[in-house]
Amino acid sequence: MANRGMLIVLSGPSGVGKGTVRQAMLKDKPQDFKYSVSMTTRKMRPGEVDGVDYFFRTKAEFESEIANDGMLEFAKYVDNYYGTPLKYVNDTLAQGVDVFLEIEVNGAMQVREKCPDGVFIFLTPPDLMALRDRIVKRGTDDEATIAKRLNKAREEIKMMQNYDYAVVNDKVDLAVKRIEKIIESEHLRVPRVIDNYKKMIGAVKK
Ligand SMILES: Nc1ncnc2c1ncn2[C@@H]1O[C@H](COP(=O)(O)OP(=O)(O)OP(=O)(O)O)[C@@H](O)[C@H]1O
Ligand SMILES: Nc1nc2c(ncn2[C@@H]2O[C@H](COP(=O)(O)O)[C@@H](O)[C@H]2O)c(=O)[nH]1
Repeated sequence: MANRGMLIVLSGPSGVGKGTVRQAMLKDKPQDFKYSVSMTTRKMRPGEVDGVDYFFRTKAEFESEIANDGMLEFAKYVDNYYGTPLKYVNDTLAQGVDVFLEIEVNGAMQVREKCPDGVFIFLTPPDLMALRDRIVKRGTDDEATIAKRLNKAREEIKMMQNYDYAVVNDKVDLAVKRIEKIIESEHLRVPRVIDNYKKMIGAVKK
């Protein structure tokens, strides 16, 4: 049986660069982990693809998934639901493959409760002006939404204390290297390694 994969959770304010960093990591080392595509009720942005960027669903469809225990976690963020489908995460971890979640802070805390052995990383902007600049330049949100997202960002940054690591995204390539180092070290943590040896020893005994 394969060793169980590791759950990696990346949070951080909207626009800090989570998606950009994750895509750069996958480009660098495509075999290292699988990205868990989230479900959302928000409108599709130009260029986004259903099933790749998100599973875009109606509110009723999303609520039915919740009622059927289909979500690992979910949260409301700026008037929409966002959540992680449970089955993909479970199946992928069981195959021994690491899974990468890119989710906001309330959802991350639900995952922390359910999967305390996950690795929780908070991506921070160099400062709030840089964050605003990135959201504006991305060009996906109107002024009102940008204001809501920046307000949320202040609350979210306070939640950093609940994470294992804080990584500043000043430059994408540097942030990528920092996160890759964290993941590499986490794989070497004794409790994780011991778990795998226990399985090996158990298998020999039989
Ligand atoms: N280190 C960086 N320096 C400058 N710009 C950056 C950096 N990282 C990302 N960006 C830019 O910031 C914008 C927001 O990035 P991205 O969409 O990856 O953020 P996000 O955290 O995934 O946002 P959301 O949570 O809203 O999905 C993009 O236009 C991206 O190119
Ligand atoms: N709790 C969850 N949060 C999620 C999930 N997928 C994305 N997100 C976060 O929502 C905000 C807004 O995203 P946007 O695509 O509308 O800009 C951002 O912080 C995402 O990280 C999820 O499955 N669960």
